[in-house]
This record gives sequence, C-alpha cells and structure tokens, in this order.
Amino acid sequence: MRSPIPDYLAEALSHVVSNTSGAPAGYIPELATADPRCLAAVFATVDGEVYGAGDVDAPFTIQSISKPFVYALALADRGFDAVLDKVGVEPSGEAFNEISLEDGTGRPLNPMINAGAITAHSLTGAEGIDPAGRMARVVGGLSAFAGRRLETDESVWASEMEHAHRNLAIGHMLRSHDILTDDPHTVVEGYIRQCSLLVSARDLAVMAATLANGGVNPCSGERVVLAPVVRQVLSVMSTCGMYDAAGDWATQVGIPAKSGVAGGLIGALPGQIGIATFSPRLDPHGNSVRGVSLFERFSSDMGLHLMEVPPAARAVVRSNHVVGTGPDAVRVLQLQGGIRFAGGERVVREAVETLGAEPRVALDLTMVSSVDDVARRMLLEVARRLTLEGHDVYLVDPDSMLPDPDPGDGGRVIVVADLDTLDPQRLPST
Ligand SMILES: NC(=O)CC[C@H](N)C(=O)O
Repeated sequence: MRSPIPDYLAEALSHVVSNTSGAPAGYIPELATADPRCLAAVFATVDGEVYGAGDVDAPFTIQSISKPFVYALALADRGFDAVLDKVGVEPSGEAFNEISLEDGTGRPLNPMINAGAITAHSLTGAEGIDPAGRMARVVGGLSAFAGRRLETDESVWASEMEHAHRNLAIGHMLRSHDILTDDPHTVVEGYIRQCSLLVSARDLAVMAATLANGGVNPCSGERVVLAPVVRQVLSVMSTCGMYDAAGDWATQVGIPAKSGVAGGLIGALPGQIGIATFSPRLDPHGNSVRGVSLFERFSSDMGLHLMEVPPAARAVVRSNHVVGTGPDAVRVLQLQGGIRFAGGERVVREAVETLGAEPRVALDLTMVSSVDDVARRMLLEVARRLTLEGHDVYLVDPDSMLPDPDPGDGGRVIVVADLDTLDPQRLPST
C-alpha cells in the first residue's frame, strides 16, 4: 500500500498554490530574488519517519527559524539563570526587528525578536569563547538538530551585512546596556551568519521533530539538548514565535512555531511531529503567506491544536478482575498506555473503590507505554498503602516502566515475570 500521507500533503499544497499574495522579503536584496513559486510541506514524526510534498529539498536560508535553536544552545551552554538574566520571555507584540528593550533591566523582551536573538547568539559556547569558536558551536549545534552538516549561503550573508544597519543599531544598543559584552559588530556578524545557514524544508521538519521529541533527533538518535531546555524553547515559541501575529496563531493554529523571512515556517507539536513549510512570499508580519495557510489547514484537518487533547486517562485501566478464589484470589489491575497525573488518579480511584477484599493485588503494566514521574510516585504510593493494609502487591512489568519499584516506608512490591505466574499455585511465597 502507498502511504496516504504524502498524497494528503500534495493535496494541501494544491489548495494554496493559487495564492500569490505577499512578496519575498525585500530588505535583504539577495532574498528578493528567491523563486516565489517554490512550495513545500514536510512532516517528520518523533520516531523518525519523514513525509513530504513539493520542493522538499530546495535550499533556502534559515533566517529567524535559527532563533529557537540558538536559544536552546545558549540555555544548554550557559544555564537558565545566565540566559534569563540577559533575555526575557515576554511576548513583545511588536515586529521582529523592533528596537525595544525591557524598561529597567535593558533586557530584550524575548529571544524570538532580533534583539533577543542577537543576545542569545552571544551566549552560545563557553563563557569567553572567541567569535570563531562561537560560530562553530552554532553551526555544529544547528547541524545536530538537522542531522546533517549545514553550510552558510555566503551571498545572502554578504547581502544582509551590507544592509544590517538596523541589527547593528540593536547590537550597539545592547552593548550600551551591557547586555552584550563583546564587540557588537562581531556579534551581529555572527548572528547574520547564523541566519544565513542553508536548510531545506526536510531539514527544518527534522529540526522541529527534534524539539517535538524532547531534544533527541529522531533520525540520527543524537540527544541535542535536554528536555527542560526544549520545554523552555517550545514555551517561548508558542508565545512569541510569530511576533505580532502570535495571538492569532495561538488561537487558530495552536502549534509552537517559528517563521523566517526566507519563507520557511516550522511547528513542533510535543510528542507528535515536527512540521515545516516553505514558500517565499511573506505577509506584513514577515510570515510566509502560504505557510500560514497550510498550518491552519493542517491544524484543523488533523486536530493538531495544542489545546485540543484527547482525555488521557479514560482508558488507563484496561481491566480490573479477580483470578482464583478464597485466600488465593488475586485482584489484577491491568493498566495500559501512557500514564501521567490524570491516569495515575484513575488508578488511585480504582484502587480506593475496588481493592480490599482480595489479599493479593497485582498491577499489570505489560501494556503500559510510559509512566511519568508523578504517575510513578502515585502507583508506588498505592502499592505502599495496600501493603500497610495487609495486601501482597505484585508487579508485572516486563518493559521496566517502573524500574526499582520501592514504595518506601513499609511498602513492598513483589516483581513477577508475567500474569501466568500469578496462578495462585505458582505465586512466589511471601
Ligand atoms: N524574521 C527573520 O527571519 C529575520 C532574520 C533576519 N536575518 C534579520 O535579522 O532581520
């Protein structure tokens, strides 16, 4: 069978192809020459499957889509405190190149506008690193997100440098507030080089999927940044990624996203997919016209809005039944799926309401795919309380969803290999 997903993507492209409104960015002369007919959409799943339609391998410069990734590198290299000290996380509601800093602190409002992104660039690499080392860190880091070596488009870089007065003004203003401590010209040069890295829609989808996948590139398997960094980056993308269109975007599309003036657009839906589109004509906010319309379509066709999630807990308790009779009876609570707080609460409730009569209780995690930290504590607390009430608590956990199950404080869990072992005749003696 042929996968219907590329066909769906091709059909989505056919719906926007007639929209020729907007224009390629004009303020960087080299970008104005982009072929406005280029059009691509790519999905990359968090387990590394990539689907695309259109010009998926056409190269273009990453521009502002570099910002969330470089912010991630700065957080990873310098730590949260050092970065937050210099760049805020408040949406500015202003254009990407607005010359504005927070009152009082002089910090740029967020890392998605140029002032914050120039600062984030200066915070990559170890403290005191030279500009060449910093650039190598940025190129290496972004390449790890993409899973292949990225290269600079020297002519776009030179073209933007020739007209970089506004970014240089921002750089000097940041230097005057000691937000930048290095030579502002050198930092802005590096920032513009970062924006001039060549990517394809395919690369961008994999980069976005790396964020959606908690920081591990799903194609190369490389851990690029840690999960807390990804959480910070996606949060800032969701509030600030689309500049002065961020509110519209959050309500209509609801996917943490970032656009670039070369026409790229990415979205990262945590735990599901990375999406990228490419079409060079921009709206007045500097976002790709067809890209925005494709994302609106994807979000509504496929229910991708972040605020629209299925009830996670309803199906966590797959069955609750008794095996055997009398003193040998075992109450088996068979759980399934990913268990987080709401799922943990369902298990707690099931335990409170139905466990009691049988002396033996088994938690069967054979069909469980993940247990987060709070759910782990809840399951172990159920086990502890049951032990204190005189039950023997067994755990069937072939995939180690609950490693080292120690409920502490008088609790005890007896790990058994499978449900068959729970045959009263074969249970390990207690
Ligand atoms: N929004 C963007 O993509 C802007 C990036 C561009 N290099 C700039 O700094 O102006």
